Amino acid sequence: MSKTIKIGTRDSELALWQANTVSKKLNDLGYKTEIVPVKSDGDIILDKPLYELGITGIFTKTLDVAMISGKVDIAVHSMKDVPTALPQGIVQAAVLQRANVLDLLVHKGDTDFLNSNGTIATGSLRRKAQWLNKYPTHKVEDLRGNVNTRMQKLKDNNWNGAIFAAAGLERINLKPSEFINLDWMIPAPAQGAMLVVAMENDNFVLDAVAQLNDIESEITTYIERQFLRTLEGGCTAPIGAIAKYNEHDDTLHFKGILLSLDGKQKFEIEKTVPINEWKKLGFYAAKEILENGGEALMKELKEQLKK
Ligand SMILES: NCc1[nH]cc(CCC(=O)O)c1CC(=O)O
Repeated sequence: MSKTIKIGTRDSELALWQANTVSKKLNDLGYKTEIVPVKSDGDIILDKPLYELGITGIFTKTLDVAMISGKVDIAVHSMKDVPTALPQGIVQAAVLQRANVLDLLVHKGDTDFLNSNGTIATGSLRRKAQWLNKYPTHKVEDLRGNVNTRMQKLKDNNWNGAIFAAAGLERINLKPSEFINLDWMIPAPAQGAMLVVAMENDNFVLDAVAQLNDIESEITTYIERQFLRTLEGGCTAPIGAIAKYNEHDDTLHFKGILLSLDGKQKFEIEKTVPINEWKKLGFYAAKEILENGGEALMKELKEQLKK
């Protein structure tokens, strides 16, 4: 127990909250820790929509490098920001118990626009496509930056609202009184989950961190990321997925969605299976979409998003 576990994190308030949470849990188990904040390119380049940066993993790459070069022992991420393929040598060490998975719309007190014309803001292709699918007459403006920056930009602009992950706002006490739970919107794969990654040969650290793993969160995020991985092949597309375990009948309920950028085309899938079928659920759900028109849409999306 002598080694101090160095915890790499982005330096946003949310990322630091998440790293501190992992740090405290490790301290409670008797491990010594040290937080090492690292700036990531995703935080520095604020003027371009995320998808124009053309790669997934822009938030996690800097921390991967810090870990491979030995500056940190583990990294704490919002799991939805982590590409489905981890770099060589880096492994998933723990998925912490998942928080609120939903997206929510923060508004300014007046929700009449939901029944007419409105403008909302989001930088996420997934949120934009689902919003336009439901509200085809609305406008969607681009909104980038960390949670605090985005909340400030909402105040500074005359948009009717902006979409956030509930988990992010709740963690840093930024959830305002004026919001609507978007329970119809399918969240990002692994939304609301925190992931700890480590080096695959670092047994001391892997044993320590494994004690933070929540098996139900590990399984549901595995299913959602398998769905994403089977559909995407490396590009950022409007894809949502949510798996839920039902303890009453020992089943898994899965919903997945793939849309065109303008939200006009939508492929949805919903499945309930016994728990012992978890391993391939995401794969089969994605295959079903691909075989029923999703493959052509994915090809189109790859062309549109290629930069
Ligand atoms: N893309 C940024 C990001 N990455 C993780 C969270 C919040 C925590 C989570 O969703 O797990 C957020 C903020 C948001 O989407 O509003």
